[in-house]
Amino acid sequence: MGNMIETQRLTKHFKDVRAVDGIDLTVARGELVALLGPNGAGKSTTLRMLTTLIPPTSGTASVAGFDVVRQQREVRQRIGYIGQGNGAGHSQRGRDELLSQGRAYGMGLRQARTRAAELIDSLGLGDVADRTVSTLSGGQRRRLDIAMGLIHAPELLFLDEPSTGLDPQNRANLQEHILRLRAEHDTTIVLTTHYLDEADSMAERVIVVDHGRVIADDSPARLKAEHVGDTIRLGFDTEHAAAGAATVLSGRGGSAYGKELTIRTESGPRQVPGMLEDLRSAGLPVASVEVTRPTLDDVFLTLTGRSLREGGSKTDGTPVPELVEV
Ligand SMILES: Nc1ncnc2c1ncn2[C@@H]1O[C@H](COP(=O)(O)OP(=O)(O)OP(=O)(O)O)[C@@H](O)[C@H]1O
Repeated sequence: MGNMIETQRLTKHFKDVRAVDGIDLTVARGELVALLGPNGAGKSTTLRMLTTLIPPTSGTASVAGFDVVRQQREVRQRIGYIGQGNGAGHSQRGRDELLSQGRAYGMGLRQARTRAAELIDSLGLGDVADRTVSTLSGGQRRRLDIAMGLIHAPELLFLDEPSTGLDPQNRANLQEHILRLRAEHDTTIVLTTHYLDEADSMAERVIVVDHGRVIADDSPARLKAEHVGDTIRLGFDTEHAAAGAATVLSGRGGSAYGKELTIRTESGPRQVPGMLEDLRSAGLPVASVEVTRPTLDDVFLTLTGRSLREGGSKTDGTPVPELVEV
């Protein structure tokens, strides 16, 4: 059936800004992909081209098998797009908003009613769907927005920062709903997020964009293993023992500093038992063991030299000072 999304050298320039600079993307049907990158990386511009809102400067993109420039109508019928801060009006009841949206997509009333009821159920909106939208909480509103984007049963859903502005509890709740929706309705999902843990826990694939280009594209686990790896810290009672351990384990790399030996490896937890055994045979008892696994932020830092911290405190693209070894 082909891929859900395919782009070739997709490019968008705004005057002299290369917002998207030749992106080749492939998203298979059924995938849940997170598009990650700092402010201004080109995520929204990419989504806006894929959703036919703006035309590319050059390159091509097909969505659900249709060209985003020549077959806009076909593309639009097959996608849902939930942008930042758009969505339902305020004075109507949520359920009515959903029905009007369904009608706007050309659905019959009965069909729209059935679909709205299904979505209200899957998104846990049963208790609030018949209230005026303006009385809903932020998290409920966001779920209603998602229902709006799904009313016409799109094959592909774009979510632009779905959980920005929600508190951690509502974020977790929303994530759960998105995952359930996907399981129940078999929807392909592309989401952008600033929350790295969200990308990590939800997405099978993370595509990291920076300066309008794809700089990494893989599963969270493989990105972490390939670009950062685990850190094993072995503590000893004396500096002498640490230096001895460095010699015993020299084949595994690593460096001793004071009473500590630090080793970088792809599979920390699996290597520790063997190391401990080698050290015991050499008469070097280990006092403490710590294995640190990387986060996607570590991956981002390694790839770009910048941090993409949660909460958006450092997302203006300015360089982060060098990390100091402690
Ligand atoms: N309509 C426009 N006119 C001029 N420049 C634009 C326009 N839209 C986006 N840009 C520029 O293109 C670049 C990419 O912007 P884009 O919104 O795609 O980034 P983003 O990755 O979505 O960022 P954010 O995380 O802040 O949403 C930025 O430098 C931005 O200023």
